[in-house]
Amino acid sequence: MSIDGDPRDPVYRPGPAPLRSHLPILGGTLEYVDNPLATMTRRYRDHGPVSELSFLGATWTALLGPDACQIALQNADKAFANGPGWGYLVGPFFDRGLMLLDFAEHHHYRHLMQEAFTRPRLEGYARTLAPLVESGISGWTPDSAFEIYPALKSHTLDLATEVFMGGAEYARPGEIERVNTAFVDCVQAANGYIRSTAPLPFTKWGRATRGRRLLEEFLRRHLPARRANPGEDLFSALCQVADASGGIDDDDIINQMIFLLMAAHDTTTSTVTSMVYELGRDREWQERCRRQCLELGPSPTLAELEGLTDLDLVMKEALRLHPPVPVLARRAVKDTEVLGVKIPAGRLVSVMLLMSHHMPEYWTDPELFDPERFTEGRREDKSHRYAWEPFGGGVHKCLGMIFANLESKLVLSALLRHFEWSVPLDYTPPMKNDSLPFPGDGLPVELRPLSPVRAG
Ligand code: HEM
Repeated sequence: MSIDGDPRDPVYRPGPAPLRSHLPILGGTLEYVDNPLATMTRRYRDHGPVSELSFLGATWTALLGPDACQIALQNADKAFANGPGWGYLVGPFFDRGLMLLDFAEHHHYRHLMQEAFTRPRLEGYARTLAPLVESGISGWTPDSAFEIYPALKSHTLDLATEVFMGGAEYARPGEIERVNTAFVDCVQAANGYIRSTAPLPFTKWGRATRGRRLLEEFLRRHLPARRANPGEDLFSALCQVADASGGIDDDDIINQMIFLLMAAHDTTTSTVTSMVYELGRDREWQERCRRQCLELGPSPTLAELEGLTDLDLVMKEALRLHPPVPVLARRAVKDTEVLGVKIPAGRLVSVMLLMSHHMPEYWTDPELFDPERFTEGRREDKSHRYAWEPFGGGVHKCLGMIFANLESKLVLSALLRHFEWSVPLDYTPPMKNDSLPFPGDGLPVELRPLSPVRAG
């Protein structure tokens, strides 16, 4: 593609496209919330890989397709920053979280925080999680319309209390419930339409401001205990890493903890929900994954989870079809250009990776659930370096990728060992896209116990 654009190219047009929205404040937002993939595909068809849009009260430059996304994610000339990009969406609630730091400061913190995700630590997290997943999931009551999404969301929040915070032994009565609500409020605020520095209590922004304060207070009170009696949890790991390096103070341990909770929770819930949905439609793949899982005991180790090759293919395919983070935020910190289109300093930029996952240029029959496309013989994800980017790319690539992998597989393997499930083939969940995508109807599945003979 030439810098000036090739007029014969049916897709690419040089220069910023005109704003499409008729309603300058909410137009692009409503269109996106209604159907993100259709909106992106239409935009790409009409305006090419780089165009302007109006979203959540601001003008953004949208980047579509792996070529455009790659330029922002690789960020070779350091023109794009995360803090002022994500900061616009998630506001002060995830202040100083690793994803919102940039350049030298980000490099420094990332280096330190990697220590909390080493293999021995991940093995410890698997040890903590396995029995909790087993006892949580095996207690579910089968139902012909079991709403799997809220059940998974509440289960992963319980898991987070243990594996992130090291349990709630010092919590006051009812406090964990309040902490959970506070945390959910912070996540929900990411797309609150009404923003204010003096937040009104009844807005998402207002609830999240209160939530953030409560989370800080809770973590600060628990910090000395985690430091004095470290366990195999992330909070203890961060305290140890911080103390050993001297490079993170207590305020920043708390900032990183709040961010990690946010980064991990909805994304993992969404991944597991998509896997359940796709396996509920494709019973052959469900059976294939179950066969591997039944060979494991109730507390699989990290290595055993990594050996679940069929579940691995399913997870990759679910993340392709339904990436939990469909769009990443950036802001240009200097005048720059992407594929020949100028982007002024200060402009918000949305890296719309969802569309890359559905482009027929890179995937055979992209709307089909076909986990085999990730097998060695096919490796369609290699069709372009940025064709499959559910965990992002470049220096901000997800730090919790292996953690997410182990938790998702633990939950799925427990489900497969205890239950069978199905969803009608003609059922598509009504997705809510005003924060990270989730099924508005809770995704009802027909959940049946696995016969005791099979469950062993
Ligand atoms: C399947 C689940 C997950 C998905 C799809 C996911 C996706 C992502 C994406 C797309 C980014 C890059 C954001 C950007 O470039 O702006 C990211 C960053 C990050 N994620 Fe995840 N994530 C998941 C689970 C987790 C978990 C479980 C944790 C922690 C335990 C975690 C921790 C992080 C951190 C710390 C960053 C920031 C990295 C940096 O800026 O250097 N994520 N994640």
